[in-house]
Formats: sequence, C-alpha cells, structure tokens
Amino acid sequence: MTHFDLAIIGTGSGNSLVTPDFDGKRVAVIEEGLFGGTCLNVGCIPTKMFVYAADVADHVRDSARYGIDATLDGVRWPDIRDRVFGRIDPIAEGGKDYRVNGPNTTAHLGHATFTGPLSLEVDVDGTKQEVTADQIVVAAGGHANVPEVVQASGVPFHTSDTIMRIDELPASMVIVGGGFISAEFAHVFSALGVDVRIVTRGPALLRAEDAEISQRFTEIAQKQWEVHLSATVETVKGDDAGVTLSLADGTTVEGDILLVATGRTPNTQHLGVEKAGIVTHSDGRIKVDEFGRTTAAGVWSLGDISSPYQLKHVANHEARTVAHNLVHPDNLRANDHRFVPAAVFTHPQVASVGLTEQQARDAGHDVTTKTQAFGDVAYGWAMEDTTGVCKLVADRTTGALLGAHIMGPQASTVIQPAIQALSFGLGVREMARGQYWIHPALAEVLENALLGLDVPGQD
Ligand SMILES: Cc1cc2nc3c(=O)[nH]c(=O)nc-3n(C[C@H](O)[C@H](O)[C@H](O)COP(=O)(O)OP(=O)(O)OC[C@H]3O[C@@H](n4cnc5c(N)ncnc54)[C@H](O)[C@@H]3O)c2cc1C
Ligand SMILES: NC(=O)c1ccc[n+]([C@@H]2O[C@H](COP(=O)([O-])OP(=O)(O)OC[C@H]3O[C@@H](n4cnc5c(N)ncnc54)[C@H](O)[C@@H]3O)[C@@H](O)[C@H]2O)c1
Repeated sequence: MTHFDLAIIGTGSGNSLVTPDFDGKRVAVIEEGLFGGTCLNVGCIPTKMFVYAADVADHVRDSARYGIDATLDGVRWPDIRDRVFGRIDPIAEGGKDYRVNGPNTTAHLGHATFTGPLSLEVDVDGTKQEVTADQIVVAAGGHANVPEVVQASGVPFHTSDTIMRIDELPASMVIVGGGFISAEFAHVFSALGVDVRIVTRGPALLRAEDAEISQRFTEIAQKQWEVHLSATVETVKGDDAGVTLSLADGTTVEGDILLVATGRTPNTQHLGVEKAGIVTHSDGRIKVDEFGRTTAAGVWSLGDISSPYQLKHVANHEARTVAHNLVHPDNLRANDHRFVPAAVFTHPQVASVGLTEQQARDAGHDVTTKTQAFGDVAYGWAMEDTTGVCKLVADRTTGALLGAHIMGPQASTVIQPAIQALSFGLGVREMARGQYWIHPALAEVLENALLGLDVPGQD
C-alpha cells in the first residue's frame, strides 16, 4: 500500500493538476492508455492537423475562382498522417517520461478502480498496486459509443481512436452519426478524395446548433456528401473488404470502411465509483458541485467524465478550478459554465456561444435576431463566399446579446468577440459602437450583424 497527498486518474486535463503547489508533496498519476489523454492523442489536436491539410486541398481545388489555375496532383496520406503523429507521439512520450522519471510524481500505468473511500487499486499488466491518497481527482474522460447493431455484427469498424492512423485512404467511407466527429471527419476525408456517406438518426446534421444553422449546414452537407437523415441502421454486414448497412427504409449504404461517431460516454463503468460513495447521473457522468467536488469527501472530478460539456477548453477550465480548490479548501472557486462556446472544424466551419433562438424564446426573452451573410462584407466578397452567415440572437427590450451562431470561414475565430461580450456583459450597442472593428476584416460580418439587430439605441 502506498499513500499519496494526491492521486489523479487520467492524464488529459488531469495532468495539469500537478502545479507548483505540490512541489515536495507526493502525487500519484494514473493512466491506463495514451499519455496526455484524448485531446492530444486522438482528439482536438490531431483532428485539426488533418483539417488543416484538408482545407489546403480544398483551396487548391477552388483556386480557379480567383483566377489561379492549379490542380490537385495527389494526396500523400502516409505523409499527411505521419506529419500529425510524428509531432504528437513524441509529446505524449515526453509527457509520460516526465511523470515516470520527473520530480514528486509516481506514474502508475494501468487501470484504476476504487476499492473504498480514497483508496484505489491499479492494475498494471496484471500486478495490483494499492494506492491511497488524502485527495483523489477523477479526470478519466469518456469513450466512443458504438451502437449495438454495429457491435453485434462483428463487422470491422473504426472510431475516432483509430481512423486517423489507417494505412491507406479508402475509396469510400460510411460514417454513422451526424454530430461533431462525423462532420469533421467527413470534411477531412472527402477533401482528401474519399467518397463520404453519412448515416444519422436525426432529421438534420449538427442538431445541437441553432436550428437555422443546422438546417443551412445540412443543405450544404448534402451537396458535398451522400447524407442519409432520420435513418435507423437495421443490419451491418461486411468484412475487411467493405461494409453494407441496411436502413429501416430499405436503403442500403455501402463503403470500403465504417467509421462510428455516435457520441461519447463517460468512463465510469469500470471505475468502482459505488465503492467510493461517488454518485453518478443517469448518463454515467459523475455528479459534482460547482467547485468540482463529488459526493465522496476528498474526491474531485473534472472534464468529460463529469462535465455537461465534452470540450477541451471546458476540461481545462475545470482543471484550473480544481487545481486551486485542492490547496485552498477555505477559499473555493466555482466553475463558470455560463457561456461555453464550441466550434466544429468542418466545411464550412460552425461556431456558437450562448442561447439559440429557440432557447431564447423558451426562456421568455423578447427575441430579435439578425442573420448577416459573409458575402455582404468586403472580406466575404474577397473570398467569394456564398454560404457563410452570422446569426445573432438578442433581447429587443434590454439590448442584451443572448447568442451568436456562425457558419463560414474562420467561424471559430470570428466568434471570439461575441464570447467576450457575453462573458463580460457587453450589450449589443456597446459592442457594436463602443469599439473599432478593423476594416475590411472578416469580423465585420459580426459588426454588421450587431448593427442590424432591432435593439434600443441603434440609430
Ligand atoms: C475526435 C475528437 C475531436 C475532438 N475535438 C475537439 C476540439 O476540437 N475542441 C474541443 O474543445 N474538444 C474536442 N474534443 C473533446 C476533447 O478531446 C475532450 O473534451 C477532452 O479531451 C476531455 O479531457 P479529459 O481530461 O476530461 O479526458 P481525457 O483527455 O479523455 O483523459 C482521460 C484519461 O483517463 C484515462 N483513463 C480512463 N479511465 C481510467 C482508469 N480507470 N484508470 C486509469 N486511467 C484511466 C484515459 O486513458 C485518458 O487518457 C474532441 C474529442 C474527440 C474524440
Ligand atoms: N470541435 C470540437 O469541439 C469537437 C470535435 C469532436 C468531438 N467533440 C466532442 O466530442 C463529443 C462526441 O462527438 P460525437 O460526434 O461522437 O457526438 P455528438 O453527440 O456530437 O453526435 C452524435 C451523433 O450521432 C447520432 N447517433 C447517435 N446514435 C446513433 C445511431 N445509433 N445511429 C445513427 N446515428 C446515431 C446522433 O443523432 C448525433 O448526430 C461531441 O459532443 C463534442 O462534445 C468536440
């Protein structure tokens, strides 16, 4: 039995909890998989490196619109893949080495299970290591859901964990799911020349977005990819040479490989949470209060395993909160989940923050909206953009900005002033008139949308 001041399960955002406050103290870092967690190894970072390559391929294809004649001569998948992992894998290895050999941490490279309050057993290649600690942080993330119909079929399939490391590009790919991961990989693989077929059970793609954005995105997606909406997969057949999905409406969808992107589930299933007195929500997430405390004394949780948001910037925020609270028990900080933004790095990009129009109506606001086209502003003309829009939702009576929903080039960056305005309580008028907007930058689409809102003081 080894006792620690702090034990951390999971090295994603959990890895950042080893702050200078723990210098000279004993910290156990427990990791069963890739060191550095999802974002670094199989999530945000590699996907966006692939997205960048995909964007470059699209730019080459589109260049004639600007009077530049260029042809896409080829796509070297192994080089694209190896650029990504040649960069990432050494970072993960270095991070592991630092925890194994660095100061004041002991790395336990295996699966942790609670055996009781503040006590764990870590299975390292069949050897059981007992770990107890004054405080434990559960930052064990989540994993990809795989629908029963796929699992039971025995047909080979990929998830986001494996698809980025395939040996060669297939001619075609079936993606089950219509959310973030589906939209991002559909863009990546189609831009690199793969024929993409999406099968999703919802009536539109990106359904968590404002309905107008989801609808507009779905229409664009249907021009880029084969999209099967409101689909129920009844059977999955195939082997390494190809897959065939039969849908309830009689349609069959074929492809060389299958990618499953149907949501992610918190990793509480094999964690023994009940033995530690840790209560979970019905969806498997660990229950935490605003300070990150679980229902078990001395046990904290953060990130995908407990958060209502499966996003890296939220996991990082919660890690900063917990890092502070671990060493300041009399001065606890609360997580701030008021205005959590998100972006989908697909084609075109989609970004959002705050209330959708429907949520604002449901909350009883006197709702006014403005949808401004990227093509209405000078930089949008420069780009020859025809589909980008910036939709703002505001309260007509108070002039408060309630939400921003952007689809178009660099939406993930263009939205940032709206995130700032919501976070710091800037109203529409203050935001539009109280600062300069650089001309003729793309952000003018946000400025013009603000100016177009029907709120007090716009004249
Ligand atoms: C394909 C993909 C793309 C994404 N892109 C973005 C993006 O662009 N932007 C964004 O904000 N978010 C993105 N996300 C979400 C983001 O990656 C996650 O929200 C974030 O990484 C969660 O961090 P975490 O620290 O909570 O968990 P993780 O990073 O998942 O870390 C948990 C760690 O715990 C380990 N573990 C689990 N159980 C145990 C156990 N019992 N014992 C020992 N170790 C255990 C796991 O091996 C893992 O390494 C993406 C996710 C995916 C899958
Ligand atoms: N850019 C980013 O920030 C980013 C990128 C990737 C992932 N993520 C995070 O990871 C999470 C998981 O991503 P995701 O795309 O797997 O989940 P998601 O919740 O975004 O989408 C899941 C999709 O699968 C569909 N679906 C579910 N079960 C199905 C079934 N049996 N048959 C057909 N369709 C089915 C749903 O209707 C939905 O369209 C996201 O919610 C997000 O929080 C973030």
